[in-house]
Order: sequence, then structure tokens, then C-alpha cells
Amino acid sequence: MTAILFNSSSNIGHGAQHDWPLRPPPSLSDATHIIRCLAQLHSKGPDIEKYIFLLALKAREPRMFYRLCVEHMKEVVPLIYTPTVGQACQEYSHIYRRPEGLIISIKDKGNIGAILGTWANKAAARISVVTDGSRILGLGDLGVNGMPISVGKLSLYVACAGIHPSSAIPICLDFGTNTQKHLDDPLYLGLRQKRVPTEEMTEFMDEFMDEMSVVFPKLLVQFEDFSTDHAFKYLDRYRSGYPVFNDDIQGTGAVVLSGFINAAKLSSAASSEPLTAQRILFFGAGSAGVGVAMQLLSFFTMEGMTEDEARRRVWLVDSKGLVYTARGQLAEHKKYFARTDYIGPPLTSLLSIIDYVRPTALIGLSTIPGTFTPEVLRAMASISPRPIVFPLSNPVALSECTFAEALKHTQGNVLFASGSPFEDMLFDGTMRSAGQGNNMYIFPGLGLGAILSRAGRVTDSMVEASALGLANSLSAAEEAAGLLYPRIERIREISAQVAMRVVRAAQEAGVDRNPALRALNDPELHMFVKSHMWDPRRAQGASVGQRL
Ligand SMILES: O=C([O-])CC(=O)C(=O)O
Ligand SMILES: [Mg+2]
Repeated sequence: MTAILFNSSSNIGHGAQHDWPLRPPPSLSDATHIIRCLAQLHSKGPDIEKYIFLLALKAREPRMFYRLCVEHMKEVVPLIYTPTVGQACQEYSHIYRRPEGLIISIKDKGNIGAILGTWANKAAARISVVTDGSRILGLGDLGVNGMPISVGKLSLYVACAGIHPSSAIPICLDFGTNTQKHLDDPLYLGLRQKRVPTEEMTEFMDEFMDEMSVVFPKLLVQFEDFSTDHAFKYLDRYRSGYPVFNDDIQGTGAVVLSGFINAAKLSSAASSEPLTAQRILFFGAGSAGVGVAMQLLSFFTMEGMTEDEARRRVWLVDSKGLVYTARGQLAEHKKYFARTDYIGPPLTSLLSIIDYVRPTALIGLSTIPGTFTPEVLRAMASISPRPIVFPLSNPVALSECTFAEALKHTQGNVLFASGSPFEDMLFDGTMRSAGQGNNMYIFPGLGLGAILSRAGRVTDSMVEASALGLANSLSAAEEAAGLLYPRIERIREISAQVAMRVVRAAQEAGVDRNPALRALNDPELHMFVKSHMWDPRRAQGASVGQRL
């Protein structure tokens, strides 16, 4: 058995865990302790040290950890999530301190139910983020070193959507790794073998999904950072039988659609073209690129286009250049968007492709930094008065261009969103903010809505609803500042709004299993959602895990 257990304590106050026999100093108060925790955080040098400190705090005093997340969101989120979590994954086997979730390996096939059964608080389980470490952010196959991504996403479920900490189960599946560096590393924590063939993996996954639904009947599963082929395969295989979604395909799809809707409004206003005249070039055709393209397609059809018209607004570029049918030998997931109207020799350079396509929007999901060169950015600015440029690759070091470059080479006209955070910056005397088109705006609210409605599955309409909910959530001040996404500090309010839309979509699709929510009008539903969000600022907050 290679399961590693996190003994999730139900006591989440500071200094009084059941395995912590000493009495805290009598004068210890929340109000000063949060200041103390922040000062300790600031005393750490490199971001990875801050990450280690924060994760230790989470294990020791979960409520203080989440207070820091909620009250210092802009500072703490980049430390526990992208970009620092990328480094934490790369170094996981070296910085490892304690179990933080379940590692279940291919050797456990036949015994998965028993391993899941060791989880301490089964009744509270509501959400699991499951990765197989095969495509962590843009960092490739990290094997079990992918565990921090599951842990990090779940910290955001708690901080951003108020899921109770005891309701979250981080899981990393160990099918081996094809990265020799890890296999050669004496400290590597995973199996020392190459990844097993897909057939063997699928047998495991069938057992795993079945046992998850038996051991944790109220659990929603989020697939994370599976390699592209498996991401599509397993989403397709399980989505009609279990409540499951894929964050990289659907979460990224929804968050980019949302930013695109807001950017396209501004861009279309500047060019006096209708929204549906946008021409969208995807640089990167993996799970995220195709997931986003699918989401845009369904939006365009909602706006009245036929499916074929919508499909023709999209061009994909992969490592071999423009994706077109006559090129031959295309991976299955690229075929649908392959162009049939181009038959010449392969178009390989991004500049020549831009010249041919004349895109109004350029979306980067390639994980190749620096590919949106000054020439590319200038070309985009020459095509559209407000070009949409979204370098979305994560973490920040893999971004296709920086915010500063995008501003500079478009004379500040760019409508910009990146996957990882960029600092605000002064341009031409005006303070400009980079939109962060990260799925953290979607998955916490989507998950919360699915959990509260007890959705039996996650429909496309629920994902779409999350995108529209996010797009409509900009405040008047945010709109006036030209933002594409709401300010991160408002994320709990945003997640509540997203969750509400998702509950309604689940009801419309008939997949909800919490009929009481059908009787609520919108203000009542909003109250219901908010009252079920656990808040670390309250000593004994409401708990999704306990109440539903
Ligand atoms: O984790 C993130 O920041 C976004 C994401 O899902 C990915 O890049 O795979
Ligand atoms: Mg991901």
C-alpha cells in the first residue's frame, strides 16, 4: 500500500489541535496572531521558502492560513498557487515535509477502495482534485511531484469559495513518470518506472472512479493536469456517469471565454465590428487550447451563429504550424478545428500565420516563453485598434510575452490577460492592470455550485453558466478601469455569483439532486450560497461539509 494519509483534523482553530497537547499562551488572540503570521511570512526570503512556511502553517493552524489567504489574497495566492506552486512541484520530493493528500499508485489496482477508506473524515468529503502529474502546468511530466497542484487548487476552493477544509481531498495518482531526471533522483517519492500503457491506466481509472463514488458518495471530482490525450479521454469516459469535470479543458475554457467576452466588447466597440466578426488564433493546441476553442464555439452559437460559422472563427497553431486538414496526421482532438480552407505548404512561423489569418485575438497556450515577439505584437496592433492578446501559459516564466512587452509594442492598446499574475504598471502616465485569465476565477465557484446543487454530473451548460456569471460580475469601477476580470480581492463574492448561476444551470439540465434549492428565488439562493461558505474569519463558520 502506498497510500499516504492526511489525518484531517476537525479542529481548525489555532494552537489547539488534538495532537498538540500544549496550551497556547492565554493572551494569544486572532487579531495579533494574524499580524504575527504575516510578519513570519515576510521574514522568509525566496518564494519557495514562503511556500514551505505557508504549507506548514496550513497543517498547524489551518484557520490562520486561510485568514492569510482571504485577507492578503493578492500577496498569498501567487505563493500557494501559480507561479510558486510550479516550483514546489518541480522540487516536491526535496521539499516534502508531511503527507498532504493521498498518493495512490498503479500497484494499488484491486485495492483502491480500501485505500480511499483510510481517509479520516469520509462523510465530509465534497471535492477532490485528482492529477496524474503527467502535464503539470507547462512544466511537463513530473510524476508524483505533481501533488502540490492538487493541494494548491484545493486551498483555493477553501479560500475563494468557502468549501470547508475538511471537505477537500488532494489526490495524486502514480502511474510512473517518463521524466528520467525524476527516476534518477534518489529522493524521488514516486514509483521508479516509466508510465504504464493507456489500457492499464484505463482499467485503474475505471476502478478508481467507481470506488470514489462508493466511498465518498457526495464527492465532486476535478481532473487536473493530465496529459492532453488522457485529459480528453477520461473526461469523455466518466462525465456522463459521475460528477466530474476537467479544469484544464473546461475551467480554462470558461475563464478565457469570460475574459474574451469582456475584451471583445471593448475591441468591437473600437473597430465598430460586431462581436461575432472576431477572428481568433490559438497558439497552442493542447487540452487548454482546444478546450477554450470549444467554449468559444458554444458561445458563438448561442449568439446566433451556426456551428460551422462559429468553427470558422477559430484557427489553431501547434508545434508544426497552422493546423489544417490537408497537412494530414492530426491528433484526434485537433481534427474538429483543422482548417479545410487552406491547402498550401505548411505555414510554420507565427508571423506568417498572423499575416494569413489576420486575427483580432491571439491566445497563447503553448508553454513556450517569448513567442509573442515585438513583431508579433506589432502585427496584432496593425490589424485591430484594440488587439486581444492573452498569453496564458503557466507559470509566469512560460508566458508567451510579458505585460510590459504587450503594452509597449501595441502603444498601450492591447486588451491583455495572462495565466499567471503580472504586477500593475504605469504606462503613458496611466496605471494599467493585467487581467489574470486563470481558472481560479472559475473552478471554485463551479465546484461550489455543483456541490450545493448535488449535481449528478457537470453539464456543458453548467460550465457555460460559470463563464457568463464571471463575465457579468465586473463592478462599475472595474468596467470603468477597462478590466477584463474582477479584482482578485472580490473573489469570494464572485465565486458566490458563479455558484448561483451553476446551481440554476444544473436545475435547468435536471442533474441537481437538492430539490429544496428549486423553491428559492434568486436573492434567497444567493443567501443560501453565501451562508454555506466557510469563513476563516469566523471562529466556527458554516461548513458545506457539515450542513449538506
Ligand atoms: O494551475 C494554473 O495556474 C492553471 C492551470 O490549470 C494550468 O496551467 O494547468
Ligand atoms: Mg491545470
